[in-house]
Amino acid sequence: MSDQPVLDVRGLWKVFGPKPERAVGSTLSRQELKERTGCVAAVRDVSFTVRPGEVFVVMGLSGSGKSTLVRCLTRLIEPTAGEIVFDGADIRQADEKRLRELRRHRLAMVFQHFGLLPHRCVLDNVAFGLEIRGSARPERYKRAREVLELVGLTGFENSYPDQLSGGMQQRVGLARALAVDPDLLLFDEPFSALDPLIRREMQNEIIRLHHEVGKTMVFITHDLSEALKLGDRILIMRDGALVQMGTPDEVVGAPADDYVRDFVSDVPRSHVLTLRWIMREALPDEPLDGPELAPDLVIRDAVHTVLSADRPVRVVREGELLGVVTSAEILEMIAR
Ligand SMILES: Nc1ncnc2c1ncn2[C@@H]1O[C@H](COP(=O)(O)OP(=O)(O)OP(=O)(O)O)[C@@H](O)[C@H]1O
Repeated sequence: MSDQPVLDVRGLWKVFGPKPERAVGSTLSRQELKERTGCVAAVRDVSFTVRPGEVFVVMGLSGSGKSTLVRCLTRLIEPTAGEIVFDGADIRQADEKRLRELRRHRLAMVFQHFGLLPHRCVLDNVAFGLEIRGSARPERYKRAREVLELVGLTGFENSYPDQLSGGMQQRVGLARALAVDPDLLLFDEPFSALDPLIRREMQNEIIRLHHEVGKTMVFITHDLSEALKLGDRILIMRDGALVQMGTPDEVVGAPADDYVRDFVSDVPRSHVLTLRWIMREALPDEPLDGPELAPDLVIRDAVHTVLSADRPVRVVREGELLGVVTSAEILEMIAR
């Protein structure tokens, strides 16, 4: 994996209202700013990088600025200040031609409302992005069939969107985004309109597709369990600002403030935290020939090994002993 980020967002602001640029840099709360200037700071001074191949989740309650943020990335909404560096250049500086090129070839978006064309069949919906890009018909149908197979919709090529369930329509939306083979896939609450079972199925689908095609993804959600399930890293927003950014276990194990603590309070810690969080130094007289596990193993998946071992389990990374875990640490975690 290259270290060069796919996306590097620096000091991004989006202010709605009169003379929005005057609100940039303001330290007033969103409420105060609104009262004094009539402006809403939907996104305030947000910076983050997205690494190649990662699923980067942006999470926050309704109104925290997630949708505005993701729409700023492709300039569906014009940011008020900041930089969005993609492929070595600032998207904010891109002219119309370059922006069109980026949107058609490099970035693809999946929305909550699928945005399918009702009078076109599934195959033509999926091929649509390739069509506006100017691909010849045989080529775009070939590619559309490939991605339909990838999302499990082979056999539905000639159906129309209104003949499909919500979950299947979202698969079409996903296939359409994948068809153009983008460098970055952006998801804005894609599963919010789906019922819980279908939603879970689609989350698993994203995980599977991510393994198969390895795309870099930015995924917006208000649902913590979805964020923890999908995210390699999670950015948590409140009132337009970044509150915490970290891996799922960092967010659950070390919440940055009460807002995040509140969010994660119901999460079963042993399902998210890894051995790194409970390991301790070996005592001088402890035997060090027990089983070996990796520090990134989720505690839940280590329970059996640790509880059935008659000696401390060694936590080892690349041959280096980082610590040990015994039944005591496991039981304490579970009891909490
Ligand atoms: N066009 C607009 N004009 C004025 N204010 C806006 C506009 N769009 C969004 N806002 C405000 O910006 C803030 C952030 O909205 P945004 O939709 O980005 O939040 P969100 O986290 O995506 O919430 P939701 O999940 O409900 O869409 C909100 O206070 C919203 O009212």
